[in-house]
Amino acid sequence: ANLSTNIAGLHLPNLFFNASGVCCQHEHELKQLLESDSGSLITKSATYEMREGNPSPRYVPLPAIQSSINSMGLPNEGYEYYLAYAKKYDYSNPKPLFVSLSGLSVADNKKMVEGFVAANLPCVLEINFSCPNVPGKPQLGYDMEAMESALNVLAPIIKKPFGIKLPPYFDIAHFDTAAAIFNKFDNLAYLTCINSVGNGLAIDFETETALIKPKDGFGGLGGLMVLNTALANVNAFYRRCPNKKIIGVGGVTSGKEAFLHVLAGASAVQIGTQLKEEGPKLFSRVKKELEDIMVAKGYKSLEDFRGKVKTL
Ligand SMILES: O=C(O)c1[nH]c(=O)[nH]c(=O)c1Cl
Repeated sequence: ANLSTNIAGLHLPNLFFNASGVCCQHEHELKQLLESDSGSLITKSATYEMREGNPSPRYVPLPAIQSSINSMGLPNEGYEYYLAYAKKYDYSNPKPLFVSLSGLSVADNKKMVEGFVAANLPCVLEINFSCPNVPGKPQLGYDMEAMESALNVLAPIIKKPFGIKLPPYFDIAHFDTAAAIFNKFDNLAYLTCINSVGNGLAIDFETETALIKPKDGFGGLGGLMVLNTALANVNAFYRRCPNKKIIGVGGVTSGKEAFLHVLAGASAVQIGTQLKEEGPKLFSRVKKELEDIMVAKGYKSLEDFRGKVKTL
């Protein structure tokens, strides 16, 4: 079974890679991804300046439901660290490099994008419109006008194919409005759906206390509990944006959920919570699981079933 795929004009030997934020803030973590069976890798969302992020505990797994809650607060080494990494990356490696940028303002995103464009590197830029955990900063992904004006600034500067990381939407009218905006930008080559489901609250039954420290315990939800919201967002934009690819993320713990993401329309699949809990060896497991599913169902490539979810 062939698990290869193409995003933004680049070939991925297999469709799996990390969700931005997991196993990708420091070079030694990115090296682990390079040595793993992933098909690609993406860096932790960068801000213009280095950030410590929110106080801990700021990530807590919810093992009973194979999920997690986080309010990391965009800890990262600052965009110049990731620009330096992208400059020395060996692009003869079969794994293409994706770089995530999450400026705290459009001006910051513009400065970071200009830095990468000036370096003229083969890596793919992904603009994070959906971080739910910076206190006092409403996320761009839920402000349609702000999202469009940010794309009007950034798309022409980037010129090459790029992607955006989106929050989950829960209203058909929002799918329609957002897709109409995205379809205005030809070099917006792909959409990554979904970021964590924002501002959930996990409470410990025994101690009667919130599990994470920042924001009174409010944080982004990830893992199996968001699978069906993720599948809906992948399929909603797959149907509405025929000229764009969709990267599916949310709830992938095994080959089975990856299969469902491709059925919903995903061209690639990212893994966050399960990768955080299991480590990069996960990629060889889920690859094998998806291959076995495809053999059992008689599919030879992802194209044989991508987007082919049936309706009643
Ligand atoms: O708190 C974070 O760093 C964070 N956490 C998330 O769940 N999604 C994001 O995009 C980011 Cl930037």
